[in-house]
Amino acid sequence: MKQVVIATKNKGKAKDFEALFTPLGFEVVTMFDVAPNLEIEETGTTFEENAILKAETLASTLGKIVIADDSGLAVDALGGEPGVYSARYAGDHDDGANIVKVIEKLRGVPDSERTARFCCALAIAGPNIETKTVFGTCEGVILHEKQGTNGFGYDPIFFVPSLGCSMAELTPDEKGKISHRGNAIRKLAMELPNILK
Ligand SMILES: O=c1[nH]c(=O)c2ncn([C@@H]3O[C@H](COP(=O)(O)OP(=O)(O)OP(=O)(O)O)[C@@H](O)[C@H]3O)c2[nH]1
Ligand SMILES: [Mg+2]
Repeated sequence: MKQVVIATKNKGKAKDFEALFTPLGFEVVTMFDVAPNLEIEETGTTFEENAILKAETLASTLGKIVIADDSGLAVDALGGEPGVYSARYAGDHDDGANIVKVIEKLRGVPDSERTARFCCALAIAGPNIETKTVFGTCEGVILHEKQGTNGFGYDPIFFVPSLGCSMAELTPDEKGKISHRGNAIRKLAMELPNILK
């Protein structure tokens, strides 16, 4: 099976990518497999900048084509927070604490003003190609408490109005059909067979 290298150490993202890439005929390989000790500091101020940083760093380390994902939650009533700081909003990769912080900050905000979106920038970089980025989003509403146990990050408090359930109540396949990550990959999919040989 052809392989696609993703510059991530997030197991939840890796699961999302497996659901998205397996039907396209690719096996997903992550930093846990190819560069477990490499730390890439996310110093960018936009999703695109961080995605490019991660993709280009791992691509030059491996000498291979790599895809990176920088993503997060933007809540309208919080002026777009947590945004690029989603993973480290209340504690470094502490999904439980991050969720509590968002719920606390939105205490008293009515449902009609709890709109939010997940954002995902994907960057593809490597030898002999020009780095390219695509962007995907998914619209939702922030719940008052957790609902569902699938997914990762903020999925349990992200209600998807079109499906009438939270992101954490979807299987990885169902999430991929509507998610920011799925929407971004669909923008790259046409070109992937030519790039990832
Ligand atoms: O509920 C969620 N469902 C999602 O589908 C999703 N996608 C992103 N996020 C949040 O945004 C951070 C990304 O930050 P991020 O792009 O820096 O990734 P990360 O640090 O977790 O891993 P890496 O890929 O950088 O190794 C994550 O940790 C999560 O908090 C999500 N939350
Ligand atoms: Mg990160």
